[in-house]
Amino acid sequence: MSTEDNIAIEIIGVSKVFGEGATATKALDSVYLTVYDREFVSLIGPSGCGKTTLLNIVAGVEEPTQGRVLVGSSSHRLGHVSYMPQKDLLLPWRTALDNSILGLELKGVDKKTARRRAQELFRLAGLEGFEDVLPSKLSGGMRQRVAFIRTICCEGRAMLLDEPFASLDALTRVDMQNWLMRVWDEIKIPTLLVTHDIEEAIWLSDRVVVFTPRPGRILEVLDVPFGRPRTLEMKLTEEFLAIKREIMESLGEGSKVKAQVN
Ligand SMILES: Nc1ncnc2c1ncn2[C@@H]1O[C@H](COP(=O)(O)OP(=O)(O)OP(=O)(O)O)[C@@H](O)[C@H]1O
Repeated sequence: MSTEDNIAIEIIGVSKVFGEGATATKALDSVYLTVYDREFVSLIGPSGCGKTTLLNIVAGVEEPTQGRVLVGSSSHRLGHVSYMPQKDLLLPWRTALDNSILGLELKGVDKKTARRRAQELFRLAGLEGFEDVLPSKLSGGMRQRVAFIRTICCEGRAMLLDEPFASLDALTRVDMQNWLMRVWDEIKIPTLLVTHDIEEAIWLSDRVVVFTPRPGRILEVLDVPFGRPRTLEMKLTEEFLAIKREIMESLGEGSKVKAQVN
């Protein structure tokens, strides 16, 4: 991955300070990261180190205090990136299918075309037959899948996922990771995933980016040497466990950095 034309997201020296003076909070400090086409990258780091802030900046919802972000070589990000925030935010009065087409509708796509497009993804998501069901009648995993369909329906240049499985129980979570893996292998849209789950980060990603405590800086970027499709057995290999150990050690180092600063 060395040619410039396959860069999907370029984060160039991004810093972010919220507020001013004595009450200012520095959330991010000089972050540089490039995500390439067909690449899945996870961001992992202590709570409050600025991961969501970074996704908001990449999505164009927030502006950096310093630095800039390019998506497909353009600084216009809002509407060009598909973003799945932490909460699924499904509208309770809309059916699953109509929730999934919200982004398309906002883009001006007519309802019939939008529904047809989303329906194909319902099949891929194993949600066929649940199109007309209201969110309150869906399980947590199903709701996440609907939210995920809404995200990929937007057809952004890249996809941002903020802890999409955080609210799920451990078993559903593994099911959903499996599911995301299979769907992603079909679409291969460049993706940035925020997670607190080290195994999830390694198993889904081509690279894992480890952050320091706030203000978030990149501590380490690890390449995951496994090809795709991936299997659950990979999680038990020495190679996998070695990466896991390295990330755990990095996060421990991060805490030490924090202790020195405080
Ligand atoms: N709009 C805002 N105004 C003021 N401070 C903010 C704002 N948004 C975030 N912060 C602060 O910036 C820091 C980084 O927050 P952020 O939510 O990006 O961290 P995070 O790494 O995503 O945390 P978590 O892992 O707990 O979700 C935190 O100290 C947070 O309180």
